Amino acid sequence: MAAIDLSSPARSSPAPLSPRRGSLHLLLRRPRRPTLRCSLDAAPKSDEKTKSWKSLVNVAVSGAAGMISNHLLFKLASGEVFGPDQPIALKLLGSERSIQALEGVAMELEDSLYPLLREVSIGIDPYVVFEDAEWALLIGAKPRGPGMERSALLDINGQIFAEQGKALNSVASRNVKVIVVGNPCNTNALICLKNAPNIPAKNFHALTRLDENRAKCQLALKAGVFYDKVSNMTIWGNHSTTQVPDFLNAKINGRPVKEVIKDTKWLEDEFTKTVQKRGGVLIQKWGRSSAASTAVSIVDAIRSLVNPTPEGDWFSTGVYTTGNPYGIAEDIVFSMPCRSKGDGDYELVKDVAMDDFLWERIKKSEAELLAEKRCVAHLTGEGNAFCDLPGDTMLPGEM
Ligand SMILES: NC(=O)C1=CN([C@@H]2O[C@H](COP(=O)(O)OP(=O)(O)OC[C@H]3O[C@@H](n4cnc5c(N)ncnc54)[C@H](OP(=O)(O)O)[C@@H]3O)[C@@H](O)[C@H]2O)C=CC1
Ligand SMILES: O=C([O-])CC(=O)C(=O)O
Repeated sequence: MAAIDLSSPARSSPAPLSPRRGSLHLLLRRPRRPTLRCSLDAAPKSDEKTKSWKSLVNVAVSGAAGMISNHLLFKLASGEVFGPDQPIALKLLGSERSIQALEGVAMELEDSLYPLLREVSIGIDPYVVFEDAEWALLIGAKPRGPGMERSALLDINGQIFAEQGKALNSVASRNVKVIVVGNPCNTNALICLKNAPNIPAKNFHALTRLDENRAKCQLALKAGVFYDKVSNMTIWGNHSTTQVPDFLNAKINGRPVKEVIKDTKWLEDEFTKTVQKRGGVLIQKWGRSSAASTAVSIVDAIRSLVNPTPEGDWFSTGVYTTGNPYGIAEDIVFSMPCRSKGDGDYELVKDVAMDDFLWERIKKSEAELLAEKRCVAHLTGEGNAFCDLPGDTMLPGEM
């Protein structure tokens, strides 16, 4: 742990800005490992001007030695996610398999001398690593291998997320915000929240922000405008090839997309499929799944919760459906349009238009998620699993 001692974390009190002695603390239970120490004494002194600091925020990241984390952790440490006056403690979860790599990650974080990075701890026990976590970014998951049934993937990864849900329930902050990235992320998020009954179900998200960003990019390219002109972009449903990028409610320069892009066939066919299959095409080209853009989208997802949503706009995130105003089945994790006041919480957007094309596709994604849910009933405390997944059920990367 780059345990940079944060002696005066209160927002109102001036705190020393320069890092003091640091050390790498390994939060390993079995086997015990020696504590690694890395001195930051030689670091140049940053300016000691008084400045208001917020209280330290504890951010836990699983799969921390993986590709997405390799991009994300440095963004978290730099201040671009939680802000330039927000000191941060990173709690990194790995496994026996990844612990050496994780030590390397911690060393790189230390060597980056981020003034806001007050502590880096690494470990393989979620009950230790998640202690007091206020944000949990759950990225680690087993990738689907050749010949592996999707039901097997749901089961293997579901067990990881059931265990992590239990750990969060035991040791995390009671108001921890959880973003599940590891696939299949909607159902993993459902499993996680079901295993964490003491944490509000509303606090769990499945990452569909990458899909939103991909959809905005495609609309901007087609309309010949810059990305920031595209707003109100909803991804409905599952982070899979049944996801529904909503061009009925999206806007370009404040006008309905269909008024700007008159090519309805393109919107219904090409645009929709391009977004649904973007992850797979990228894997074909790159030989690995999206990592940098996924990290960017995790940043966007967090920033959307800790900053007020711009007037009239919204963002997409996969959340628990209970009490949704759209008529989507209850008790699943479904991507829907949300707004936030910037306090980490969100509200569903009520005034969205619906037509037959949109609703038919939403129902298909809903059916897929209900089938996934039946496959993991043994992990959500709802009896015996029964797996009858639709044949075309695929992650974006599996096309
Ligand atoms: N929702 C979204 O928009 C997106 C989601 N994803 C998903 O994010 C996840 C992570 O992606 P990425 O960082 O690129 O993957 P990597 O393969 O680089 O890292 C994944 C990490 O998962 C951990 N893991 C946990 N259990 C297993 C297991 N049984 N076998 C192998 N590894 C395991 C490993 O860490 P350790 O050994 O430390 O546990 C590994 O470092 C994947 O599930 C991917 O499908 C990817 C892109 C977009
Ligand atoms: O299937 C994967 O791992 C990749 C993925 O989710 C995406 O790119 O959207």
